Amino acid sequence: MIQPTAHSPLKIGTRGSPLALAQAFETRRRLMQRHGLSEDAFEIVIIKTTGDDRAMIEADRPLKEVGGKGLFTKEIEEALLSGRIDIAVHSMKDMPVAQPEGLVLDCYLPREDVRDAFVSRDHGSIADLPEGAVVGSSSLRRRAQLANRRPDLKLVQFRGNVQTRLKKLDEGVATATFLAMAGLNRLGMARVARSAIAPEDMLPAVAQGAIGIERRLDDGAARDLLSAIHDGPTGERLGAERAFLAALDGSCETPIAGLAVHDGDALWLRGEILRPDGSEAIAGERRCAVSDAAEAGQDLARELLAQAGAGFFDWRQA
Ligand SMILES: NCc1[nH]cc(CCC(=O)O)c1CC(=O)O
Repeated sequence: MIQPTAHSPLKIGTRGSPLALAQAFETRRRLMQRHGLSEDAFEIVIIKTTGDDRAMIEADRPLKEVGGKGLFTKEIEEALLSGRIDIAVHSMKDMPVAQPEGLVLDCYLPREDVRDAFVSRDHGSIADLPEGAVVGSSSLRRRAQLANRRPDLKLVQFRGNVQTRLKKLDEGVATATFLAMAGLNRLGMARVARSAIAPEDMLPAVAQGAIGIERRLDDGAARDLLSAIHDGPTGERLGAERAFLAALDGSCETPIAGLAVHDGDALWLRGEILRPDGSEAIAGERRCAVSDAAEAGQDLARELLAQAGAGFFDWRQA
């Protein structure tokens, strides 16, 4: 049994949202179980991030206008580097592909459901939506995918936690919205999903459903504690997906989807890039040995970029 002597207690950093806290508790539970430790061996430290600022979150603006993905990670990574916390629990979907110098992100919990949930009081699935129906989403990827498949629908910006979004549906701001099944499951709220959308219909975000735990590179005690709860297969899948994302130079302004699953001993990676207005979608896939996951991700990215051609990413300059 490893005792976190170097850290007593081990300080687990997290955002304060209900989903973030559920993920931090899940991490603590696995560490306790695996190492025979009690709750006293840990301290949950809530870090307020710029992205948690209510005024910013509740403004119905796309995240990129407020400042992008780093909004939710910057303060947490600063707390890690300063020693205020020892490990940080993240939704991997929200994490940039590279970490700041001195930090490492190589521990993943077993992945949850990767699919998007279709949430609506009035309709059961995307196919059930009547022509011209109003759908709320602030996700660049989901908006582009929906516009690509159903150009007749009207999209409105929709932000906030699960409760806020359900309230907006009740108020009639939109008739349907999307949430990650993983988040709903972790919150015990899977019942709000009218259906789970098959990856064939809406390929999820890279790393959707995966929790990652970041630590200081030179912290051997944290490394040993975390290596015991790391899920290898999740790491292999994210290896392919994040290599794909990195090779696309995925900024939060580019709608990108990617999903790798095991197929026997091999990995099957699917990827998609879209124009934000949904007017064009380019998809492809690769099968590879697990040991070639990174190359397959890069290779698929190159193929999609070549198909996209000059001009596809022009909106980046806009
Ligand atoms: N961008 C917000 C975010 N980051 C991770 C999740 C859900 C949990 C996960 O995918 O692991 C969500 C909410 C959502 O998309 O519904």
